[in-house]
Amino acid sequence: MSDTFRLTLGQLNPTLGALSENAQKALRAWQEGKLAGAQFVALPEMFLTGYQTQDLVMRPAFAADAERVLQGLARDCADGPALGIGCPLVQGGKLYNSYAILEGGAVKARVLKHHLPNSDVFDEERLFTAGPVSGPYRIGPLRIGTPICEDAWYPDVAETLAESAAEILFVPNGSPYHRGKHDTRLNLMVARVIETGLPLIYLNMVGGQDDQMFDGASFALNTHGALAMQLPAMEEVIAHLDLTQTAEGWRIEDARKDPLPDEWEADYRVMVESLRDYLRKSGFGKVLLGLSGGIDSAIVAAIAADAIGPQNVRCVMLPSEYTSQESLEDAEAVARNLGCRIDTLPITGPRAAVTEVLAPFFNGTPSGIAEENVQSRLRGVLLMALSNKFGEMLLTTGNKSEVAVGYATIYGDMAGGYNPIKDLYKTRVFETCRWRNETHRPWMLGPEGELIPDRVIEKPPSAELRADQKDEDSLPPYGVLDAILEGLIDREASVAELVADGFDLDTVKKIEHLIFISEYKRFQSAPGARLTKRAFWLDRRYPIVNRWRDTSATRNH
Ligand SMILES: Nc1ncnc2c1ncn2[C@@H]1O[C@H](COP(=O)(O)OP(=O)(O)OC[C@H]2O[C@@H]([n+]3cccc(C(=O)O)c3)[C@H](O)[C@@H]2O)[C@@H](O)[C@H]1O
Ligand SMILES: Nc1ncnc2c1ncn2[C@@H]1O[C@H](COP(=O)(O)OP(=O)(O)OP(=O)(O)O)[C@@H](O)[C@H]1O
Ligand SMILES: NC(=O)CC[C@H](N)C(=O)O
Repeated sequence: MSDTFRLTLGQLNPTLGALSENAQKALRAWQEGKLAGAQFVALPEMFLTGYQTQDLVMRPAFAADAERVLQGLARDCADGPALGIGCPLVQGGKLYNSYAILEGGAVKARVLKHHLPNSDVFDEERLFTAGPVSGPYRIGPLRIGTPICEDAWYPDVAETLAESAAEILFVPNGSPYHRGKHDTRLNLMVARVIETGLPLIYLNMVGGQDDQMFDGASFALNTHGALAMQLPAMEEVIAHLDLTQTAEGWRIEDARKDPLPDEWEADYRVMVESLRDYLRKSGFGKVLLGLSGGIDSAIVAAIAADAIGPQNVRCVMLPSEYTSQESLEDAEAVARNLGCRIDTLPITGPRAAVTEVLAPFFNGTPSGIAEENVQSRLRGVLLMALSNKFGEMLLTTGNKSEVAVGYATIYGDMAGGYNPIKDLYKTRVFETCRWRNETHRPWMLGPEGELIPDRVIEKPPSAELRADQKDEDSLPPYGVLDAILEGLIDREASVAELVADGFDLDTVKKIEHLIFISEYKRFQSAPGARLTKRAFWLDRRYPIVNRWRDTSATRNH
């Protein structure tokens, strides 16, 4: 009779630092696996601590606490299936990223991560010691090899495990989303399957942590790369997988195959789930934002309504003498369509008071940016007063194009705790509004239908800080601006390359300059959902003081 093996996968959402809570969640998954007759219940990389821990994991007291909770968990799940869970390990004075196999009340095996990721958002060489390649471990009839996340991005660990008689590869991950990431993972894992001839199970974490979204979408591949299971993206799931021993080795029986979202849906959902988790994990149930009648605050309001429900989102219109009737109507319409409360707090009175106090100093000077920005800062003052009073976190609304060139007022419209669209270029904001108007999904807590009127999407963007102001007075049209930004930021292209692509030299140089001189603003800006491999935080770490400029298109040699 051939052997069979049931594996329960916990594609679950831990909270960083909530060690006991995460252990309890692991225990509930284990109980569910036990009831379903599993031999092994597995959780993702660093599930016990949450991920990414960054420097917190280097605190000796933190790693020791994680070990204490792990030992307690081992005792709690003594009687039943083995439990696999990612956690740190301190051994011989060194810190490892490890995967523990708990069985019979104790830690039965410990796999050490060998390849430490050290690019984009990862800094694991700073945090951990690279372990030697750990051998396979046996659970019941099955010898399992476990490359931990980055270990499976290279051939060597899987190859060594296959040579050490592993019969399947089980890969626990803490793999954060960026656009197109799932295809990258799938291609790499298919390569490991082809190279080793072993089936592979890829288990990813789910949930938001600061700017990163772990998007789940775990999957299983049989030999030759055939898909045996696909779990949904961005949802917590406990799934059971059955494996059968055949003459050709172990085979994963066909299991659920959930559809995955396209690029627009994935980005939108990341913005929604990141905000939802950021609020929940930091103890907020409500938000507020300044709703101007423009497109950026409209999409942020929609994301917030979808994340925590319209009844928990306060929209505030703060009109000045430059606010058009159209903006008042558009803000009203967006709030009404979403089902959110809208309050109106005119800033004309406070602005007159500030103007009067400054008059002895400003008299005789031309009116300009200083006067304009007072309006933006007064909005920040009033919104933060409401935030303090009612415990609503203030959302800030700058899109990636504005954040890139510093087109925002520091301590003004930049005030706020989280920015859902920080990594979304303005041209994508337009498309995302259209997409949301046409789409509704069960995970969206906001209503369906045309939430953002065409007029909001189509009018020329304006900060309305002076009469007849338009963004295009200061910046190139967003189509051109975003193409240049995508070159300079996302591709690290040189000025010469962009000019060779047909962009005007003076425009590219101006944008390059704006990016460099606004680094100080980004350093002081709120975090926001990461959608690309060049989001503004850990992906891109530039000096604040920087006098270098790219002369590749202007020098003679
Ligand atoms: N390197 C550096 N390190 C640290 N601080 C630095 C600095 N350089 C300037 N600063 C400081 O920053 C100040 C200049 O920055 P800031 O005060 O933001 O002013 P600024 O960047 O000059 O003006 C804000 C711009 O954002 C536009 N905008 C677009 C969209 C919306 C809104 C809105 O407000 O709703 C505004 C607005 O039209 C204007 O063009 C300087 O006065 C100085 O205090
Ligand atoms: N009249 C206003 N009432 C409420 N909030 C405002 C108002 N004007 C600006 N804000 C806030 O400041 C942010 C920056 O606004 P602004 O309109 O100046 O530029 P924007 O980038 O075009 O944004 P939007 O498309 O939302 O208008 C807005 O998204 C909004 O949160
Ligand atoms: N946690 C990890 O090792 C993740 C690294 C891997 N390159 C990923 O992003 O999926």
